[in-house]
Amino acid sequence: MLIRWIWCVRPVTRRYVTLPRRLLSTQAPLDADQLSRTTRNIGIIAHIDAGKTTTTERMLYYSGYTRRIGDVDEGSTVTDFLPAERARGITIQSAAITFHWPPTNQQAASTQVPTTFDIIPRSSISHNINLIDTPGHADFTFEVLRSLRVLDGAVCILDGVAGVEAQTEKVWTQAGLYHIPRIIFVNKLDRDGAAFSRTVKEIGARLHGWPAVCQIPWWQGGNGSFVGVGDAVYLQGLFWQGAADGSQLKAFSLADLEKSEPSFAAEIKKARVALVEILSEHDDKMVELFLDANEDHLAIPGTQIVQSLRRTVLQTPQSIIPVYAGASFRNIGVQPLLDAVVDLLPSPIERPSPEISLARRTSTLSELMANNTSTKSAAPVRKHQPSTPLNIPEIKNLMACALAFKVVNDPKRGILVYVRVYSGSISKGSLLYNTNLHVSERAPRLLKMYANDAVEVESITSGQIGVIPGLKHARTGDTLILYKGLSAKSQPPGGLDSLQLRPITVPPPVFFTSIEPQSLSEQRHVQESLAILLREDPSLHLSVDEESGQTHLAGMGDLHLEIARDRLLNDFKAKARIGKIEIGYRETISSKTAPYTHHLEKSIAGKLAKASITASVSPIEEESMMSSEEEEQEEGEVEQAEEETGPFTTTYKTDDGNRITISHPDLSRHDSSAHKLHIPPHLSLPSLLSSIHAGASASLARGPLNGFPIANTHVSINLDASVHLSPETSPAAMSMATRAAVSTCLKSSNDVAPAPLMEPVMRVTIFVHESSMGSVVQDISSARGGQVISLDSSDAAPSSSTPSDDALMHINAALIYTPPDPFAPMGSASAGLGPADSQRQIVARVPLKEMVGYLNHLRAITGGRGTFVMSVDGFEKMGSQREREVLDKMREFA
Ligand SMILES: Nc1nc2c(ncn2[C@@H]2O[C@H](COP(=O)(O)OP(=O)(O)OP(=O)(O)O)[C@@H](O)[C@H]2O)c(=O)[nH]1
Repeated sequence: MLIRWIWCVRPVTRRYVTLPRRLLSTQAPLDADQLSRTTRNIGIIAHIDAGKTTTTERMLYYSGYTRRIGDVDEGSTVTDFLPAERARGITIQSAAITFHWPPTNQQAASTQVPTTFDIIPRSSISHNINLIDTPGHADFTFEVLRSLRVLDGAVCILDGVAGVEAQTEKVWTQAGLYHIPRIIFVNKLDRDGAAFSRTVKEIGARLHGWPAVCQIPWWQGGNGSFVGVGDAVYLQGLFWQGAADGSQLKAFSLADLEKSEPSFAAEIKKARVALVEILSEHDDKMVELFLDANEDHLAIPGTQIVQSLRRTVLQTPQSIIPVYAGASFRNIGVQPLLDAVVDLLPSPIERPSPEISLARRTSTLSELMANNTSTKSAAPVRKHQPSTPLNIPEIKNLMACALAFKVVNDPKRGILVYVRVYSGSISKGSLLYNTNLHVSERAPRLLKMYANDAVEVESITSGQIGVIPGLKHARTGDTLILYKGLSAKSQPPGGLDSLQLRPITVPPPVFFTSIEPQSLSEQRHVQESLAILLREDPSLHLSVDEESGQTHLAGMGDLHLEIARDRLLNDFKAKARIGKIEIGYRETISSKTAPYTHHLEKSIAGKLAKASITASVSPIEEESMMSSEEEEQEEGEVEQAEEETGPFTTTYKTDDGNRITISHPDLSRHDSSAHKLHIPPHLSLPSLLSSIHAGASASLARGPLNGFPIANTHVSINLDASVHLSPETSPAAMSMATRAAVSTCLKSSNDVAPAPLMEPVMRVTIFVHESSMGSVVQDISSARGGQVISLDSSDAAPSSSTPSDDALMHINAALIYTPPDPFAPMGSASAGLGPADSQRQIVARVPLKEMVGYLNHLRAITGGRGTFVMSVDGFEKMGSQREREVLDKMREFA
C-alpha cells in the first residue's frame, strides 16, 4: 500500500514560488480562530551538527516550498542563508519560515476544522507551520533563548550516533523552563555506530522524561541497511524506496511483515505494548481504552494512541517524550515527523497566556486584558508597591500586542522585523508603539516568509508569526503595541507605555574586539552597520572610549564575534580595522570613596548647559556576584523604594554585578503634579533618571586602569533637585555630569588602593565516557587551574543547566522500553548504558582563558567523544602573577 504522503507530496513538489501564493489564498475561508487552531509555531532545537538544517530542508521540500533539496555541505540550504552560515555549514541566525503540512490541495482547502480528532488525526487536514530554525552552537545560546520565547512546541533532533549531547541537554532544559511541549527525532540512523536503543535510554536519563517510542528503526533483515521505521502507533512498517528524494514510501501491514520480516513485526508489537503501558501510567483515558479493548494492546486504534500522546505531551511538566526515528540525509522519516508536529504539538490557543511586565509588576497578558489583574511582584522584592490588583481601564483600547523576536538585515529587502502577535491583529499601515524605545512607527507592509520568498499579507493575527519590513527603530526583543487613537507623538496612557512581553536578560559579554574605521569618510557607514548589528543581536555590546575614540564590540564567545566581524566586513562591506578577539576582563575597586559633586557648565550645540550631581563608589563583595542563571531574574531591573526617613531611591542592576542607586526627590510616575514643585518644567523625572543611568553606565563601561569594564561596584548617586537642577539643565548635560562624577570617583578609589583585575570564570559541564574521565579531570584541575565541583554518572547527575534538581524526574533506565541495537559495540549491555558506554559528567569552574580552544583538546583526549557546555559563572579577582601575565601579553599586542 502506498500511503497518503505520496499523493499529497508528489504533485505539489513540482510547483515552486507561485505555489505559496496559491496556498495562502486557499487559506482565506479560515477565520482567525480556525487559523489559530490549525497553526503550529515550532522550533527545532539540538546540539550542533545533529541535522537541524538537513531536516528543515526536507520539510520544505515535502511540503512543496522548494523544488530541490538543499545540501548543508554544498552550502545550498534555504534556512542557512547568511554567507557566513553557508561558508561554515552551521546555523547562526535562526530563520523563521512558514509552510503548510500536509500540503494544501483543493480538497483540504475546503475542509473546515473538525471538532474531534478521535477518528481522523489532525494531520489529515492542512496546517500552517511557522518554523524557527535555531542555532546549535553554544555561542548562540542567546539566539536559542530568544526564539524559545515565541515557540509553542519544539522538535528536538538527536544524532543517533552521538546520543544526547551537552548542548541538547542545555537547550532542552531551557525549553522546559518555558514549558514548551517537545518531541524527539533520533536522526542519522543510517550512520555506522548508530545506536537507537542507547539514545532512547539517554533521553530518559538525561532529559528527565519517559521516552514513548513511537517508531523503531528498520534495519533490513535485522542488521542490514537502514530502510525505514516500524510504526508502533499505526502498527505498520514504513519503507522508503526508489526515488532518491524520499517521496516514495510504502506502508506494510503487520500481516505483511509477519511473512517477510517476522522478528521486525514482533518488535513493532513489543513497541506497541510498551507504548500503551507508558501512556496508561500518565493518561487515565488510555486506561479506559485499554479496558474497552479487552486489555489487548494491539486493538486500540492508532488515532486514539495519537490523542493520548497529545494529552501527555501537553501536560505540565511534560513527563512523556514521544520519540521518532529517521535519517534526514537519506530522506527517511521526515514526513511522519511532520505529522507528529501537527498531531502532538499545541496550537497557539492551547498555550498559556504569555508573561508580561507592566509598571514593574508581572502578570499575564490574558489577565491584563481581562482587566482583572492580580499581579505578583517581580523579583527583586520592592517596597512601596500597592498590593491591590492592577486595574487599568485604558486596556480596553489595546488593539494588538506583539513581540519583535528577531531583526534581520536582508540583503534584498532591507531590515525585516519578525514578530509574533500575542493578541489582536496588526494590519498593514498600523501605527505601532514600541514600549522599550518609547517611539511610534508605522508598519508600511506586512509579509509572511516562505523560505527565501516573501508574500504580502494584509494583517497578522493573534498566534501568527510574520514580518514587518521598513521599521526604523524596532530591535530584537522589543514589545510593539497597537493602541486605539494613538498619534505618532503621544504615548499609550495608564502605564501601558511600559508593557513588556516576556522580557529576557542578556548575559554578560566575555569576549571583545576593537573596531576602527579605516578613514574618517568610512566612519558613518561603520557606525550605521554596527547599529544594525546591534538591532539584530542584543547580545552584542558596544562601547566607545571617549579619549581614544576607539569602539569596542563585546560578545558571548569568540565565534559570536568572529561572525559579527564577518558580517560587518563582508555583508555590510564596512571598511574597518578590527582587532584581535580578546577576553573581556573586568576592573573593580577595593575602597569606598567620599561623595564627590561634579558641576558641569558647558556649551552643547551652541547652548549653555548646566548640571550637577553627587556620586560615590564602594566595592560590592564577591558573595553577591551571582551566576548568570541566578541573575536572569534581576539584571537590568529597576527597583524603586522609599527609605524609612530619606528620599526615594531607584536602583539599577547591571550584568557585571554593579548596582547604581539614585536617591531622588519623592517623585513618581503617578504623581506628576509634584514634579513641577521640584523640577524645572522642561524636565521629567523619568528622563533625568534615564540620563543619570546612562551617564553612570558609560563610566562603568571603561575602567580607569586598563580600560576594561568595571564589575562589582556600587555607585551611589544623589540628585538634589533644588541644588543640582537649573533652567539650563538638559538630559544630555545630566548624563555628562554623571559620567564625569562617577569616573572621578572610580579613579580616586584606584589611586588610594588599586584593585586586581577580574577574569570571567565559567561553569563547565563536560560529558565523557568512563574510560577518558581520569585524563579529563587531571587536565581540568592541574593544567587549566580549574576546580572540579562534581563527578557523577550522567543518569544520576544533576544537570548543570538546571536550576532546581528537585524539580527533575529521575528515570530508571532499566524500565525504559527500547528495541535491540544490532550495531551496539560488543560488551555493552543491551540496556545501552552498560559500563563500557557509561557517560560521566564532570562539572567544574574554570577561568575562561583556559577554555579557549578547549573543544579540540577535549576531542583529542577523549577519542572525539567528549562534549561540553559552559556559561559565565561570575568574575573572580586574579592573582598578581596571573594578572601580570595577562597585562604583559596585552602590551605585546598593543
Ligand atoms: N549520515 C547522515 N548525515 C547527516 C544526516 N543528517 C545530517 N547529516 C550531516 O550532518 C552534518 C550536519 O548537518 P546540519 O543539518 O548542518 O546540522 P545542524 O544541526 O543544522 O547544524 P548547525 O546548524 O551547525 O547547528 C552535515 O554534514 C549533514 O550532511 C543523516 O541523517 N545521516
